[in-house]
Amino acid sequence: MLLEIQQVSKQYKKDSWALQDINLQLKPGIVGLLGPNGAGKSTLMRILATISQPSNGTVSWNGEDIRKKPDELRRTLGYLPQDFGVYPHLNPVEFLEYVAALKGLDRSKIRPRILEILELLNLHDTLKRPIGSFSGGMRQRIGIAQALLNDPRLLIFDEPTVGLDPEERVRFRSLLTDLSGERVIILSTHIVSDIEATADQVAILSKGQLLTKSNPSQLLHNVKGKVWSVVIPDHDLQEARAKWTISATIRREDGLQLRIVSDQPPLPGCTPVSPSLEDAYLHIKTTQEGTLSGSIPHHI
Ligand SMILES: Nc1ncnc2c1ncn2[C@@H]1O[C@H](COP(=O)(O)OP(=O)(O)OP(=O)(O)O)[C@@H](O)[C@H]1O
Repeated sequence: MLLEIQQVSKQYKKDSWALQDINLQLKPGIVGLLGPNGAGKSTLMRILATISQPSNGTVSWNGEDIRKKPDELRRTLGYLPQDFGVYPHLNPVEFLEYVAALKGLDRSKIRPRILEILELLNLHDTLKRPIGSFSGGMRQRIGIAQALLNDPRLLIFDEPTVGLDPEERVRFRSLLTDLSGERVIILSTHIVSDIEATADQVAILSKGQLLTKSNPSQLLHNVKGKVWSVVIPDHDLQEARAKWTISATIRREDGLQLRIVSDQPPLPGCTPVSPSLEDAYLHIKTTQEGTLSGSIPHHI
């Protein structure tokens, strides 16, 4: 099972590239796609889900170009888009039956699968309620449920934890781990902790370009010895923000405790602390964003 993204670029408007020259090879496992708003995550997800087409480059699934043979991939794809919509008057079973029909799944076999997935997502108590009466988190779980209907080998989740409360979040993470194995799972988010707990690979996108693809322990290793804690007076915050990459600020009685990502000790009296994935992400973003070209992809 292999998803190959080769020199993929996407241009929505003249002189502006939402994606530039993305190259990625994804094997079974969970890859977290991390990046700030506007980095190009959803654009990439939509291309992989065959909803949109790249301006340049190719994507292949098990060696087949998905533009030429989209159905090969669609049969085995589960996709939760960022703007997932539901029919509010349908109950979960009716809605999932409707999605199953759109996916061309065998109607006679689908009911047990729907009930199994609703149980898995802790929605089994809501079978008769219209989805319109659901909380944001419950709706999001319906979105996750529809992505799982066809037991997909390629699962694409665009911001899946939006609207989930902390308990639902934890449940979703363990569901992801249960689902991993013989599947390629792509999880797009700008919340680092979402992927810290699940992903075995992390790809970082910024301004349409891939900054890195690595495993979390390598990312942590790269930032080892570069994260510091220091307490400063409240009024120095603005200056500190301008000078340093700050990954956390905590108000204390004696001032503000900052967590600073810096190759050198930023201030006298600072103490080294062990890095988190969030620190590693900020370090890569700040050190590499400055080197991004902002130009058109080089192969054009
Ligand atoms: N349909 C569109 N038409 C024009 N520009 C678009 C379109 N969709 C996205 N863009 C632009 O492409 C760039 C990448 O957007 P995209 O939505 O892929 O980023 P993202 O990383 O998913 O961000 P977010 O986390 O905010 O959803 C942005 O500059 C965005 O404004």
